[in-house]
Amino acid sequence: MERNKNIERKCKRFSARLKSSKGVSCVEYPCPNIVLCNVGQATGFTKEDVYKLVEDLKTVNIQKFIAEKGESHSFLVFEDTNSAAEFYHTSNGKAKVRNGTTIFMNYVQSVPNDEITCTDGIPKGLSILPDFISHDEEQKYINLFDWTTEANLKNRQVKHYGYEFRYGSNDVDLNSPLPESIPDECNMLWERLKTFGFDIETPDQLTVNKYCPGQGIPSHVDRHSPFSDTILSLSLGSDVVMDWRHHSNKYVPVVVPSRSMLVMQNEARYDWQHGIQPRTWDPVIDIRKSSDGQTERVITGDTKPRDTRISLTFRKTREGPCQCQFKTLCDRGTVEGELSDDLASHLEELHVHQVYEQIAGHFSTTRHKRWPRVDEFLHSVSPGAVLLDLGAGNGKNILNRNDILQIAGERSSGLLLECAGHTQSIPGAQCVRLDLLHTPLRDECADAIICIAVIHHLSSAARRRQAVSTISRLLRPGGRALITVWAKDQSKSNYLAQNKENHDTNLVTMVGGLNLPVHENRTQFRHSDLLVPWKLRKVEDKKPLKTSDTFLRYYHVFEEGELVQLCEMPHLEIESSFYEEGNWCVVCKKR
Ligand SMILES: O=C(O)CCC(=O)C(=O)O
Ligand SMILES: [Fe+2]
Repeated sequence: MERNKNIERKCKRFSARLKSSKGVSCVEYPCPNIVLCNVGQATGFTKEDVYKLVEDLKTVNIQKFIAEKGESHSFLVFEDTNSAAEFYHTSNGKAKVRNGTTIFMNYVQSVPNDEITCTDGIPKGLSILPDFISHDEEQKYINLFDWTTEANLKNRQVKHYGYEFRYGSNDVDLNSPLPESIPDECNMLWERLKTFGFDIETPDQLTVNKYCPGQGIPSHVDRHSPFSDTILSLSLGSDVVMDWRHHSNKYVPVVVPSRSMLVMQNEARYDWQHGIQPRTWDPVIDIRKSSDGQTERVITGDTKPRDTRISLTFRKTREGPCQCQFKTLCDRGTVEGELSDDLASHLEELHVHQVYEQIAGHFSTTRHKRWPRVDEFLHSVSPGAVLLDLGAGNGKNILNRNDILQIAGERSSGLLLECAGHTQSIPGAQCVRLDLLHTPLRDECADAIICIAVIHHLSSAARRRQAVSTISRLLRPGGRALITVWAKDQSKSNYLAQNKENHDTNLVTMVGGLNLPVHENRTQFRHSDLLVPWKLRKVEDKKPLKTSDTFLRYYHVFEEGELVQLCEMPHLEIESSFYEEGNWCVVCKKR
């Protein structure tokens, strides 16, 4: 009796907490819906755990389990009140989950709607031909490839035939065909496609992807210029949900069944991105008709486990430029003029922030020395001053001085960790996570600021100007700043390798149709906006590099005088400008 009272008290407390912090209304009378108050997605509680709980309750039928992201409560919908009541009486305050937690529950009036309705139509030019091959044929194709080697991409294993697909530039080198062309066993596929009305150019490049459950492929468009109009994907081993996204924000999740042939042409080929989320399961997708007769895809709360999936992506390499009508994702021409803020921040997210997160550890091992003029500036800061290092990286510019307050601000969490390690023994040094364009710091809080090798990662003049204006805002009147950026002219630096030619030729296409050249490291810059490769070497590992270890960082390299011009602002007085080690530098003072 005492025990039941305790349970009741606990449930009441949970009920009040759920009401006040989550708006969930528990009720005192039995109904088909139950909230599990203390287990949910955030506590690692899964659908399998639910089924374990009700395994022995023969008359209990669950309709749905709903666990919202990040929540430590979850919901159960039973077929009827009797089922719910039986579960409640046998399990409330008694049943335990894997980690020993006792579950407490309450009835609830309603549960959150966990269905998502997608009203956008399937991309034009996308065809999925189910049962394109038989089970026997599927097995033969699976056996055609030897998968004894280990995964060679971060998220999956790949093999190439005809031409190697180069992941750095997302293209092929037509001058270096592979010794193995597409296996002859695939020829019957083109014949069979004819019977479905697809008379296509015979593919000459094949990428075989093997995805274990939990693996996927990031959203992308297969580049226009290296490959022609039709791309095929034959699925083996497992169904999967492929997500299709259009730049107008349309989103369509599509089930791609095993043994199907997917044909991508027209809009689907050129104007949509496709990808597969790295998950061990896929949502069950219902296709329904809405009240006005439109087809809708409903992502239900139900899921289905994935098996290992192998896909054969067939492409035909292109001769001549892409002639498509779909400019946004086309890499045929370049975008001229200033980037929009959206596009610029998207570019920086992909080619600055995400890259630094991936390379932080290795990058930090290559950054120790302070440049002489930076050192000189830092030593000139008076005792008692507040010094901000904006974009501090691994903190190499934080001095071992205990007579000033040094604040290292860095956006990359990986670098911030390196920075925290480096500065922990320095009294008066603090690390904070911040974005140069969104600093939460008060106006005029700093006596001195350094911003070393940061502004060249901003991809529009407006954003670079905004960065300098932030520096001006943060300086107190009379305070000084040192700003440095990479110079386009590297002739007076140690950067250039002797006799190395520049081949900045591989254009990488970004979302929005922007083309950027990939720089050949250690050569003179020929472009102002470009992608600079970073070859990631894990410190402990001396294995040869793979193309997947190359990350591309965006840079805007500065012409002579460009930084001075950028710093010409009403409240800034330029004290000096100079060139050091391949960088343009400005020292300015707040008026
Ligand atoms: O696995 C698939 O079906 C798609 C693969 C893909 O999109 C690609 O390799 O470009
Ligand atoms: Fe693709």
